[in-house]
Amino acid sequence: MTQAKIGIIGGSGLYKMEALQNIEEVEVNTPFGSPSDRIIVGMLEGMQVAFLARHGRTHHLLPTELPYRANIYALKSLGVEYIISASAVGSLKEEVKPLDMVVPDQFIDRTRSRISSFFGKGIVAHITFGDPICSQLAKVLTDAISALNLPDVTLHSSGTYVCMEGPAFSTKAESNLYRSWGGTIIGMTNLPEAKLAREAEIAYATLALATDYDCWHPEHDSVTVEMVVGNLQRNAVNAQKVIQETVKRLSQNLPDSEAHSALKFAILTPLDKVPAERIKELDLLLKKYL
Ligand SMILES: CSC[C@H]1O[C@H](OP(=O)(O)O)[C@H](O)[C@@H]1O
Ligand SMILES: Nc1ncnc2[nH]cnc12
Repeated sequence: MTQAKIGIIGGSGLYKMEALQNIEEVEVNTPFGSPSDRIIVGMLEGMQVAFLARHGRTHHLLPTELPYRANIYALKSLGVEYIISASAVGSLKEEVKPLDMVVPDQFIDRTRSRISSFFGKGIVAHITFGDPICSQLAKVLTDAISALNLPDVTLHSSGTYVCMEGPAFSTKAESNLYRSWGGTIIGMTNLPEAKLAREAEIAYATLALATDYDCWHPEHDSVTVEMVVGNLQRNAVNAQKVIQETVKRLSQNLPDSEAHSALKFAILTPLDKVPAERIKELDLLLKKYL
C-alpha cells in the first residue's frame, strides 16, 4: 500500500494542499469504519505526505460526528509517524489576534460525546498525556513559522487549547470561564485526535489559526461561521506555506518523539489475555508488543 511518514489533517477552510504533487486518492477502511474522506497521498519537499480533510472535503461532518478513531487508524495504516493538524480556533486572549498562529502545548477537555480511546472491551491502557503535544514536532513547526517571517502574523509558540463539544459556539459565561482557567484558544476537534494519535504512537502537533475572539471581547462581534471561514481563507495560503516549510524541515531531520513509544508501559492487560478480535482490530498498535 502507499506509504507516508507525515500526515496532515486539514480543518475548517483547509480542504486540500495545493502543493502536493503526483497525488493519489486512497480509500482506506479501518476496523473503526471509514475516515472522514479519501486520503490524498502526494509528494511535498521530497517526502510522501498523506492529507486528510477532517470534516470531509465538502465539510459535511460535525465535530461530534467525526470518525476520530478511523482517521487516526487510517493514517497509521499508511505508515504515518507525525501528524500536523491545522485548525481554526477562537482567541481567548487579547494578545492573540485573528490571523495569528498559535502552536498550543496544552489542552482542556470540555467534550462530552467523543470516543477518545482505541482501548476498552477487554484491553486496558492508560497513556501518559501530561504533555499532549509532541514538543519536538511543535518545535519544527514553530521554527518553520518564524523562518517564514509572514507579514502581519504573530506566532504564539505555546498556549492552552480548550476543546469544546459544539456545534454551537460558547456562551459568554463559558467563554469567560475558559479565560479564567487560562485558556488561550478554543476549538472543537483537536483533543480527541491528540489522544488517539498518542495511543497510536504518532507524534502530533497543532497549527492553530486564530479566526475570531469567540464571544467574550467587548469590542469585537461574537464569532460567526462567516467570520471563521473569511479569516481562514485569508490565512489558508499562509497555513499551507507553514506546512510546506515544516515538511521541508522534517525531510532533513525526523525528530525523535516520546509519542513513538507511548504504549510501552501503558497497557495493563496481559496481551495473551486480550480477546482475539481486539488483538486483530488493534493489530497496527499492538503488533510491536506482541
Ligand atoms: C467553522 S467554525 C467551527 C469549526 O471550526 C473548527 O474546526 P477545525 O478544528 O476542524 O479547524 C472548530 O473546531 C469547529 O469544528
Ligand atoms: N470561537 C470558536 N469556538 C470554537 N471553535 C472555533 N473555531 C473557530 N473559532 C471558534
